[in-house]
Amino acid sequence: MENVIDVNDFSFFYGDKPVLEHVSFHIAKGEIIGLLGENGSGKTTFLDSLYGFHGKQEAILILSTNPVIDNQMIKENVSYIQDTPNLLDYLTAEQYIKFICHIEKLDYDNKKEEIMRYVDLFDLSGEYQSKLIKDYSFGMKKKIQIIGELFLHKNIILIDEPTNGLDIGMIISLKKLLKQEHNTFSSTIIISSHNTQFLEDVCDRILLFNHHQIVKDIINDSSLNLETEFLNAKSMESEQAYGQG
Ligand SMILES: Nc1ncnc2c1ncn2[C@@H]1O[C@H](COP(=O)(O)OP(=O)(O)OP(=O)(O)O)[C@@H](O)[C@H]1O
Repeated sequence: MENVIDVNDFSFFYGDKPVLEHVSFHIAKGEIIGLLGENGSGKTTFLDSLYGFHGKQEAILILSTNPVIDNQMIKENVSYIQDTPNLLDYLTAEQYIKFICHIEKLDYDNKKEEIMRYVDLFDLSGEYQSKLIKDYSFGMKKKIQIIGELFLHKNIILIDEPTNGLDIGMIISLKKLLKQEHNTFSSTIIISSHNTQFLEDVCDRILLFNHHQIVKDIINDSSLNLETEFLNAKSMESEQAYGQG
């Protein structure tokens, strides 16, 4: 199957501090991939690199067999839902979504029916047209951020900590929406999360990050228990450290 992401021996440093070292892996079109790892293990840095935040040296994203080194191409093909919603506080959600349509050269009226389905699914109909985003709760902002990217149906969707701030009902809705997006548009989705249940429910594969590297590439089958996988990786790490000491 066609790869949309090819990462070959990728390293990234903040100053002289390594964050990712010699990372290699491949993601096929239409896969849903989870990133799991301890705080500071490099997951966000990795997503940032895929989105081109760290400059052109990371030509690691491949679309139609060409390395993507052009920011415009990234923006056309990739949605990035970052961990903290970065919206426009003095707009209503509707004005914000209209603004996104303007940037993306889409006709809001054509998209409205679909957008309102998302708004209903996320239980925001009461506030969508009337309340300024600055008066939204964190979870409500998160929902608008998710809607503002998903209705664009880009080829690749990067999501950092999607469940932060969402209540259980909204987490269930989000799972449904991501699966629907994947089934309808064959989207490739990469999700970084500490919520192991969410990753088990949604992902085909999970990449386990530790000590600047991907230490395990785990296929999600019915026997998967991510907590156990994580603890096994930790205990192997302790044994190796003990062996070296
Ligand atoms: N702008 C920055 N300047 C310097 N160091 C940074 C910067 N951003 C992140 N780091 C460092 O890079 C490392 C990886 O951070 P990153 O945010 O990628 O981890 P993460 O796996 O996403 O963590 P978490 O699970 O806590 O979100 C950490 O040691 C962090 O302190």
